[in-house]
Amino acid sequence: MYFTRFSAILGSSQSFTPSSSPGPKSLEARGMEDNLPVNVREYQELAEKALPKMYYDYINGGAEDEHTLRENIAAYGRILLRPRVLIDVSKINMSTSLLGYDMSSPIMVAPTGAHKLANPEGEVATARAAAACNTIMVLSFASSCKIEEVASSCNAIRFYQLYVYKRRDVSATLVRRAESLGFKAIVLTVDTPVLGRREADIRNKMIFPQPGNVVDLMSLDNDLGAEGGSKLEQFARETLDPSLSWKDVEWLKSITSLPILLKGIVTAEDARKAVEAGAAGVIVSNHGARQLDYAPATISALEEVVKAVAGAVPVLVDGGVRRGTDVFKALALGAKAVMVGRPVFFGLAARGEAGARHVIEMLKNELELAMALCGCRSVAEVTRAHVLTEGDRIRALL
Ligand SMILES: Cc1cc2nc3c(=O)[nH]c(=O)nc-3n(C[C@H](O)[C@H](O)[C@H](O)COP(=O)(O)O)c2cc1C
Ligand SMILES: CCCCC(=O)C(=O)O
Repeated sequence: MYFTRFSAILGSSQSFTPSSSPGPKSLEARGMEDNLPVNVREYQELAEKALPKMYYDYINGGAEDEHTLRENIAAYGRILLRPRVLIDVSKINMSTSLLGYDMSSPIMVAPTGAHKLANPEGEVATARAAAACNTIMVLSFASSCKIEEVASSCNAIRFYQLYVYKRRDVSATLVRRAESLGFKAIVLTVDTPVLGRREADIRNKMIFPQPGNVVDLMSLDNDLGAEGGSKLEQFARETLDPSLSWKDVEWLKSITSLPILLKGIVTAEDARKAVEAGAAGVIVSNHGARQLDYAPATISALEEVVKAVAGAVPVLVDGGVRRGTDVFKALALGAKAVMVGRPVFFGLAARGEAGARHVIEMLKNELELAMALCGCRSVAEVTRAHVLTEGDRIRALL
């Protein structure tokens, strides 16, 4: 259905050129093929046209007044770049590594649930896109596809995102399955003891398909939605364990030998606790502004967390990354890598695997350009001195 709508938008001749075919690929990589989107915003526009409103609103929306949703993006706009010139930038190396795993750039795929809402291939398509870009995908606990399907879809480094359910056995089973299927780390989401209030989903009476992995492991109330409102909210109320606390990090460590990253930290206090608790990494995230409205924009919280962690473990950030310059700013403020959520989802909705891949490639190309124009030849050369934050400007006035 989505493809039909999409061809109506692009014209039937605009099918994706597989990467194996020579000529057109390089044009596409530079976004110069006729009618292909040239930036994330254009992918978002195509996704909005391609998707039923209920699904687009679910993906795009945030919590309550959507203040944090706007801020996640706006705060990047308030950070300026301080380019250095007359540096030989004929060779740019964007590669980096996380927990010992190499990536072609510091741009990873954030865990987002229910990819079949965007494309019938679901997370299998996203995983292939991430693999083609040599980057790490974090597979959502709420994925449409089963974890085994994604694991066998392509050879890639993958992390597994975990929600802790009231039914601990369900969460534990999936952690063990992830471990045996070769996932390299567990990303424990800590900002969702209960679901945020997403008013578009309430208004649309959002129908949330039961995640592929959960269907066989537990029986859920088939009548979800009978009271009206968001079925996702009812699903979350039925499943998520709101008693989740720091001691459960110990529990998780007792059932897996995989490194554990904590996703959803925005304060120095919690960052320090995460390190004390033995986290292998901290992800500065406000869940794409879908949980607590008026939480800080993640790029504004990043430096506080980086300072608190003091190099003990890598710090990642997600939320609002829409440009290569955003990635550059995050690196300058101390992130090891960024994760992108909605942009990849929009690419998937607009053009399936090819779209998800193109979104990651565009962001990579934009990062490469930002690095060249700032005089940075490697990610290690991107420093705090390359950005000017609001805080810097205020301090300069004092
Ligand atoms: C549609 C959607 C579904 C999401 N599902 C999950 C999820 O299952 N688990 C999770 O930890 N985070 C989830 N997130 C949050 C993302 O991992 C990430 O924090 C966020 O999307 C980053 O912001 P961005 O979309 O502006 O890049 C979801 C976000 C979106 C937009
Ligand atoms: C139980 C929540 C599943 C998906 C999710 O995390 C989101 O929509 O933000």
